[in-house]
Amino acid sequence: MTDTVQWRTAPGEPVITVEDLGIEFLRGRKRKLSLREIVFQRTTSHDKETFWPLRNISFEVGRGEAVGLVGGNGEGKSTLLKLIAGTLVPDEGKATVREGVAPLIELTGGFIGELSARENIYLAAGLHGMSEAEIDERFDDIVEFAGPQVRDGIDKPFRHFSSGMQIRLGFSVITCLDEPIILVDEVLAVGDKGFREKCYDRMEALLGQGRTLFLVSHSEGDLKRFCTRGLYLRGGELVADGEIDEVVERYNTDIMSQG
Ligand SMILES: Nc1ncnc2c1ncn2[C@@H]1O[C@H](COP(=O)(O)OP(=O)(O)OP(=O)(O)O)[C@@H](O)[C@H]1O
Repeated sequence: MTDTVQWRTAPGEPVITVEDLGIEFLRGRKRKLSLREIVFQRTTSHDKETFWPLRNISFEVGRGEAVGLVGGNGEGKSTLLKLIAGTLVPDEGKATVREGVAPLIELTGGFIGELSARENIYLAAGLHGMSEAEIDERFDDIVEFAGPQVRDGIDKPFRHFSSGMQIRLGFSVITCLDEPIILVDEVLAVGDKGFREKCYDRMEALLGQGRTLFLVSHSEGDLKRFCTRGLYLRGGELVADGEIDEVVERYNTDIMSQG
């Protein structure tokens, strides 16, 4: 894998600065509306009920840091990654991201189901600033890394891919980009063992190039293998920011006591 990353920041300058970040979501309806409510009362108090999955979140990430994001289900990890990737806009505070971001947040990698895998590769890489000639050059590597099932289905609509094939293609494309920041949300769990090993090697190579990694995972092994620093989200707040082993231990203690 060649190192073609182009940096905008100077060494030592933070690549991400998050200041008092918060986002408010509409809570889903708690129950089905009755026919009477639908007919006579078009909006109900349930429609406007909101909550803050994240609030008052502040931290900085330096170039080349590998950060593991931990927290129980629904504690805002994916939401934070989306705020960093810029696919969600905060209601309070801000996230300043000084380098390009390659996100693999949704299982489908943001790919379009109706387009073929081939078309999605050109679209995704093009959106990250690669020219057609550059994509042509990397195309075979991307497909080879994704594996034979993906290669055989390269001209099939992406929506016909199994979830494992989708993740293979998504991970391959995202990690072939030249973006200095990589966001990976719980995708390693989906691939089979052989593919996971390839992903681990690739992540090690990316970190070796000095890229910055944000990893969301419920696997303690993966977090400790790749990350040196941990951020722990609970109840909408950042309750711990420190050395990965300590943060994971604190998280484990909390979840064991909650049951
Ligand atoms: N677009 C949305 N509108 C309303 N609520 C949302 C939206 N997206 C997420 N949520 C809610 O926000 C909260 C945080 O969700 P998020 O997906 O960030 O959690 P998570 O920590 O990544 O969870 P998991 O570990 O289960 O993947 C959850 O309560 C979720 O149901």
